[in-house]
Amino acid sequence: MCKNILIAMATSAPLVMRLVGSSIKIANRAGKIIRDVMCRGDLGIVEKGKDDLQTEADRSAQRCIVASLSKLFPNVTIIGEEGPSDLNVPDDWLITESNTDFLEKHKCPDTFLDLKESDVVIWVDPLDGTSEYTQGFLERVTVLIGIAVNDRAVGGVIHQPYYNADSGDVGRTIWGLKGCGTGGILPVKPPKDRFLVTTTRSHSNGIVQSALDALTPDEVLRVGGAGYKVLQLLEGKAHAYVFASAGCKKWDTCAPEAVLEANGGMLTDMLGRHYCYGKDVSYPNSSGVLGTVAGVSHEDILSKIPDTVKQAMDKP
Ligand SMILES: Nc1ncnc2c1ncn2[C@@H]1O[C@H](COP(=O)(O)O)[C@@H](O)[C@H]1OP(=O)(O)O
Ligand SMILES: [Mg+2]
Ligand SMILES: [Mg+2]
Ligand SMILES: [Mg+2]
Repeated sequence: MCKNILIAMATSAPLVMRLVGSSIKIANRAGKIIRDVMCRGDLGIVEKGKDDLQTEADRSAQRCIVASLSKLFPNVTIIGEEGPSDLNVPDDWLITESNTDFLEKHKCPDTFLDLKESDVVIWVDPLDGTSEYTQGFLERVTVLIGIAVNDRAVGGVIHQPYYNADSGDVGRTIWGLKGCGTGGILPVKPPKDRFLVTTTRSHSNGIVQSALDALTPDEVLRVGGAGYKVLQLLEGKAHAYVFASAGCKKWDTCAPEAVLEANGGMLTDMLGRHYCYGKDVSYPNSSGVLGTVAGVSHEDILSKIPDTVKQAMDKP
């Protein structure tokens, strides 16, 4: 398609399509920033709390994402994990283009045709899996940009900056939009003869373990990162993501929830309730995370979670 038509499409497409198309490009740029910080070698680690680190990569990737999104969409509410950022960024961190392949090949779902910027909240996790990043589990690091409308997670991107790290074509970006589908990945169904669960590597406790035990899985995968665990579901490596604890926050689950649900799965708290993602909600996902891939019954898994575990979850 000729360049002028592509530029026109990038500026005139419906808002939700421009949000997803721009987020794909911006997350890619943030991923490059994350790799560059690692290459330079000085991670600039700050301890925000117990088991809770921040690095220069988290800070810089957030500045790139928030500066780019707020310039393109000035009336959208943007909430980033690392708090208010200095938006005065180098020119090459300001991404103005959109992913034209996405805009060209996909039609805006009717439900979003009248969407206004003021209806949208974007939840940004500039680097999900910070502890894996500092410990060298780089494949598990993701950049998460989640788009919420009317309190619900409806779209988003999960960018994996170290996917295929040994190839010349490092990184991949998975997008999802409710009513439109997913892209950037060819989802694989999990095996029929085994039941596989993915959960936290570094934030476990007795309650987390009793939820896992009650499901009697054939195997438990313990890996860091909310984005990475949802990718494992889409790759057929696990049937369910089970984390019966507080710890994750809205920016950890908004994009993963939207991507998983755009693909026919479901992501809720441990009581089966969807989290709300409006601009005034509290950040913690205090009643845990339960994600299931398309074809796996969310209800069945919920029914096996003991009442003691459900009672231990805080109110959302
Ligand atoms: N107790 C916690 N403190 C801080 N962040 C947490 C905590 N539990 C979970 N998270 C966030 O949720 C993600 C998924 O959790 P887990 O790896 O335990 O499954 C983590 O990578 C981290 O995101 P982030 O790395 O962006 O700070
Ligand atoms: Mg963090
Ligand atoms: Mg996170
Ligand atoms: Mg983070």
